[in-house]
Amino acid sequence: MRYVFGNWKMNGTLAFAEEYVNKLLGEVRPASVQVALFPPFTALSSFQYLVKDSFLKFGAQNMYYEDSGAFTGEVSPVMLKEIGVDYVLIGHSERRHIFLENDEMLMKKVEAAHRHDIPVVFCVGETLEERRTGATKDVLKRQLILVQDILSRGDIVAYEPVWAIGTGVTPTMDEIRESISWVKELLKADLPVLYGGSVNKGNAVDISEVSGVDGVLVGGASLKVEEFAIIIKAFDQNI
Ligand SMILES: O=C[C@H](O)COP(=O)(O)O
Repeated sequence: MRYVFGNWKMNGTLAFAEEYVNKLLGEVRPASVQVALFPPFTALSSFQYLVKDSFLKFGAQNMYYEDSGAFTGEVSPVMLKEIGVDYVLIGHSERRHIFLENDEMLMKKVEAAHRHDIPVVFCVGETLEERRTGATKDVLKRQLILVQDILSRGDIVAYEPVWAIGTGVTPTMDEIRESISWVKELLKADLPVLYGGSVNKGNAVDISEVSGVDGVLVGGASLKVEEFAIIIKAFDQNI
């Protein structure tokens, strides 16, 4: 099984979601790829109806680790469970770097998701400075150290070098293979590891052929339904 996941980030109204999902369901019928979308919270609860009885899965881009309480602006695992999410993204680089979520907080989020049986897509990745100074392996190790024992069957890890996110620049295929194989070495369980960072219809086939890559987490290109469909097909064909 391979995975093509689309993270819409802070994009996509309810009307957009409805039109998009209908188009995607008409466009692709993946045989060996699991497809999931991660819309913003305002569109998320409508996904339980939009994707009903289809191959399409859906997840949240973030959540807090308490079940309820005085945490203005946050959404809890209980709330996500209620709408039937298939996954929650934890530790996306935008959460780490813009919202300053640290490794301890991310571990608590993973534990909270597990308490409610919500599989996690845990994101890791180095900055350009860290890559330039040869610190990539150490950074990935540090980002995984608190969760490597608790990530388990059902969970997924996404390797997303920060410098490749939204920049149009991707690592070489060798660099992707090396980092993914390092992440797999660090994990205690045998989990799928996805690549993310400027995946598009032009590079999807090449990335799908890199050994060890179990799928992709697509940002910008997942907002264009035709392009996302091409990426899904690229992974569906290259088993
Ligand atoms: O979650 C997705 C990643 O941040 C990749 O985003 P991108 O495809 O726009 O570079």
